[in-house]
Amino acid sequence: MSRAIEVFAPAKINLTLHVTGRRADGLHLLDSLVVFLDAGDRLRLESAPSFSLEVTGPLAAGVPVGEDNLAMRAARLMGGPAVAITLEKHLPAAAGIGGGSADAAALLRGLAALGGTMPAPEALAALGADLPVCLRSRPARMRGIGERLEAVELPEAHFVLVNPGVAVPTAAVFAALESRDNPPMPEQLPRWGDAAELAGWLGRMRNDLEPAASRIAPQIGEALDAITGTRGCLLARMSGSGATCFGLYASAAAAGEAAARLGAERPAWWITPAGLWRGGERLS
Ligand SMILES: C[C@](O)(CO)[C@H](O)COP(=O)(O)OP(=O)(O)OC[C@H]1O[C@@H](n2ccc(N)nc2=O)[C@H](O)[C@@H]1O
Ligand SMILES: Nc1ncnc2c1ncn2[C@@H]1O[C@H](COP(=O)(O)OP(=O)(O)OP(=O)(O)O)[C@@H](O)[C@H]1O
Repeated sequence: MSRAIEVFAPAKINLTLHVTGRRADGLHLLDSLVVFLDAGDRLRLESAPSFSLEVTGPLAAGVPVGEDNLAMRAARLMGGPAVAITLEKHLPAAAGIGGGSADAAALLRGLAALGGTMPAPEALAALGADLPVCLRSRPARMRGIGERLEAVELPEAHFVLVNPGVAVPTAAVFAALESRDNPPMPEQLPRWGDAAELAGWLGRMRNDLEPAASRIAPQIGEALDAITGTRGCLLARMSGSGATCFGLYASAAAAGEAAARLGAERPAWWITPAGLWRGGERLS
């Protein structure tokens, strides 16, 4: 019997991203508060004699269509059951919001639901530092190089994602860092009562990659200024290694209004409102 599953690959954003050191192998130690949004890519997996990949959707241009695609690499790593993969891209690539890692993680969740065996964590590391957190797709504090995860409770919060149309390679941003030994977040994270409290606390935290990424892509500064100027914006910050920036809002209405305003001002930018991703896949 042919089986099919649809899996969602939610966008990842780093509400904070502290770079706290560097390992002997050159990878950076992080302390990051990571959340997932209800904006994302969609994968359809359908039983087939062998693995294949088709990339569709509004942001498919430039995404690798062969063995280099992280979804395909994840499928090869897992080994089976074989499926025809249709990857519908809605998230920009090389944008600091998970992209490829989110797709790979969604592929693994889908194949597991179809009877596949999840590879060991050490094997998964080859798919990227963001893979473990994307596999959970739940709010988390992420430490080490991305492998140490703790669940975090978040209040209701709403976001606008803004990508000013420039791809920023992650490795180039890490390489351009001026300081690699910065303070972590406090050992004990607070319990935030609402979005305003969360934003107040986040304002005292950092994304340590933001200065380096902004030197590489000055459009990041423009995006942050534009977000900061929207009504109801509680915080504006870059996610991951950029160039996508996010605004934090207390309500879906405020985020929706800000996204509409920004879209009218900047028609060439990729802009979307989003809420927190609460999980749930669809089996068919
Ligand atoms: C910046 C973050 O997005 C924060 O969530 C991640 O740390 C990056 O995760 P990712 O995109 O899955 O990155 P990877 O594909 O593993 O790494 C890309 C490159 O970024 C650098 N890199 C990445 C993660 C890390 N902890 N230290 C690093 O120095 C390395 O040069 C690496 O070759
Ligand atoms: N499924 C995929 N979607 C997007 N890019 C992919 C995918 N598979 C491989 N890539 C390649 O990975 C590169 C990095 O893209 P990705 O969207 O993972 O961004 P990122 O900025 O590294 O994300 P983050 O740092 O937040 O994890 C792209 O330039 C692209 O060539």
